[in-house]
Amino acid sequence: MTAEAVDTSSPDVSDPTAVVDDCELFLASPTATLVARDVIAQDNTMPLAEAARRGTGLLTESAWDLTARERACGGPLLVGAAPFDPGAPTRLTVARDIHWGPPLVRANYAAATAVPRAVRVDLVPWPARYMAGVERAVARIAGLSQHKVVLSRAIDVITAEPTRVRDVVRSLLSGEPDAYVFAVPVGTVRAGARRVLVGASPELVIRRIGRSVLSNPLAGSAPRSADPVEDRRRAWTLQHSSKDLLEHRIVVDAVTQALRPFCAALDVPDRPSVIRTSRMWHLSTKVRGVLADPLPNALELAAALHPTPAVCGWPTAVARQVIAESETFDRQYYTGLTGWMNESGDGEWVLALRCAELADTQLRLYAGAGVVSGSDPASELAETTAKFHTFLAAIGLEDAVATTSSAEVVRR
Ligand SMILES: C=C(O[C@H]1C=CC=C(C(=O)O)[C@@H]1O)C(=O)O
Repeated sequence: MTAEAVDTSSPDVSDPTAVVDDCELFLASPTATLVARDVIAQDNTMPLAEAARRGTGLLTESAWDLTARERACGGPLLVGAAPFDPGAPTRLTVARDIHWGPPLVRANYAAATAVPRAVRVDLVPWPARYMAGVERAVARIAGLSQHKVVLSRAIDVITAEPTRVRDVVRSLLSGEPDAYVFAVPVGTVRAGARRVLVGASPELVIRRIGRSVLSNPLAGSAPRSADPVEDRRRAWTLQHSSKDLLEHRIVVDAVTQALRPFCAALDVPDRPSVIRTSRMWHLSTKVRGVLADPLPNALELAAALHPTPAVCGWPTAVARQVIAESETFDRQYYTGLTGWMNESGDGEWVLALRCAELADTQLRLYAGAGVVSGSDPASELAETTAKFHTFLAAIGLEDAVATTSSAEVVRR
């Protein structure tokens, strides 16, 4: 038998960001770059737990259709997005044309200059109403030291011309050296235009490679300052803030509890470290584990963890109820998961944070903050404002939107 000669080089993708507008997943992580294109199969009906059970089966069924070259390049790959609500359908795609590359040199990318002009900006809800929601949540959990609720808000932007996903992705890459920069289609609007979730997430929910798992919960945050002395002071204060350490501990405990049944060994540092994005300081813990048999796949692990208290709260049922009562919009894919899984069950799923949904001339940006007993509504509002700035900067609207004012919101 003669072995088939296989060209194992990835398909020609010299700049992966060039194909972002028509791919099924773009994910630039600190360790690799992934572009997945060319749909073989799609399913938009299964909640996350069912998708996790059937995910590897979907891949195996699709594998027959692939050429040797496609297989050698990493296909087939399951990619997609799961919404915040784990009971709502997950959007899964099996893609055949896979490009894996090294981490992108982000200094090679520049902030987009030709960004479409905003013709309308709306804050959802008005800041005063957001703060009232925080106040009610604080009253609800007053004195309950293990309770937490993440409350979010949105900004709707209408632009004069459609926003190109690749421009936003390049801007995010240039501004966020360490983030998971992602773009994933989540549906279509009239005339077939794609709805795409685009963002620069700092948070890894799960990476499974063989028996090794890593989860990197973040919780407890402070906005960065342009003054380096003040910036360091804020990082120090965050690391010593009992409110933020509690908020963080709640998330780490929940992640540990969810992973423990799957692991033969689990390493959980006693104290968080502090990490930075361009706009925020975050408390961060890297939870590492070695999986026991039978090996769960990456989506099964993601389903066991989602939604963590980093995006929902604790206890989960109470937090979900407060979110449903307080938030004035449906989060859809914001605070959900996006990522990939291969036939062996390896994969990587990140939280959809610091993101927006783009559809033609419409954008909806999202940001949230963790509320615990004793949280101050004005500080939580300021935290969400700082988080919005990651994306506002990427679309050139940082100076144009007064995110905390309930007066005129577009400064022309
Ligand atoms: C909900 C968001 O952030 C979460 C992730 C990191 C830190 C958070 C915090 O400190 O509140 C949030 O839990 C968001 O960015 O919209």
